[in-house]
Amino acid sequence: MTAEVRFDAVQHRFGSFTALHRVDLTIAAGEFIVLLGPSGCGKTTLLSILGGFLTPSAGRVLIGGRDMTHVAPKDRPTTTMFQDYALFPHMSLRDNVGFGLRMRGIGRAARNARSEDMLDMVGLADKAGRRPHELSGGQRQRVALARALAVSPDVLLLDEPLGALDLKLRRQMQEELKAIQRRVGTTFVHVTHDQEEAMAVADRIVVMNQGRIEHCGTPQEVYLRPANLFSANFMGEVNRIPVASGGATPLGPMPFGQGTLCLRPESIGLAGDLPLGPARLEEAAFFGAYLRCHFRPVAAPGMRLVAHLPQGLHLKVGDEVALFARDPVILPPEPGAVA
Ligand SMILES: Nc1ncnc2c1ncn2[C@@H]1O[C@H](COP(=O)(O)OP(=O)(O)OP(=O)(O)O)[C@@H](O)[C@H]1O
Repeated sequence: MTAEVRFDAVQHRFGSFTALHRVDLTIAAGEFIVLLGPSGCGKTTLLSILGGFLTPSAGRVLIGGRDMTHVAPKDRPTTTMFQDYALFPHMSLRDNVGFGLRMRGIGRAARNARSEDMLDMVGLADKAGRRPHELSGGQRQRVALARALAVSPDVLLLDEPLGALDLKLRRQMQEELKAIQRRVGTTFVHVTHDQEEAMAVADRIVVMNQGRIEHCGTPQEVYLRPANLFSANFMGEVNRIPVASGGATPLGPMPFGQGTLCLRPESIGLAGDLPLGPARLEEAAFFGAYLRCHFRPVAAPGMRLVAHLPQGLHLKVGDEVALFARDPVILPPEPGAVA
């Protein structure tokens, strides 16, 4: 029902192009892991290697401690759920969900009982006799999940499973996916390029870039303590302030070594332990939960700081306020990175 996954020095080349450089990653049994990164970073390649649809150019894949590198997809304890659901239009939901069990020679009565349990789990018990075209997109997605889990895989692979849903439904399905994963305890490996989705569902996020893992950690770790500028930027908006050796910055001296000071918009405010000096409010927009403000520091008018302040502050464009920050992250200089 669940298993540990290990990628051991996995590399993949398509001809002369290296899609995965050298990936070492251990996923605990029962963990919800999200592979996150921009288009082309190698997420699907890594997932395909785990599912057995691609054989890596080098390295090994272990599932539950067993070397699966050269084992065919159908002989692995994995199932894959794709974005397009791939439901059979002419079959009832019960038969769709029971399809994998039928392929394994499970008799009708046991199959139907399992299908109905699975449909119950995804909240569609009363629709077992319906056909896929009678369902909404979100419901079809739930059927695909029920079908993937019906065969009791140790590891479920999800390739952009919510990509076809509108934003509101996506958010709702993320919560359901997470709740179902907790209930079944199966290891989930989920691919997305949406950082909010990653944070909503993951126990740990693997941030990928150009065939490499940039950072792997809990949503809090990758958001609040990014390992590098790529992860900091990819996980959300960040203000970047260059720090020269000796702690010199355009805002005055600061107690940091050379690098880039990264501050999330919600870490900048009118109180905090790191003074940023006076700044002039240039623009403010109401975003419901917060006020999104652009400030020009008096000491560095060429720089712009974005801060999310609590709404209800009576600030006007042109006002000058003393800004402070919390949760500073200082990242070392990187070759080629623009601070
Ligand atoms: N069959 C192939 N032949 C050649 N190059 C490929 C092949 N499949 C993928 N690639 C390349 O390998 C890189 C990684 O592709 P991959 O599909 O893993 O990226 P991804 O992170 O999943 O992107 P997306 O979010 O767009 O699906 C890309 O640069 C892609 O162009």
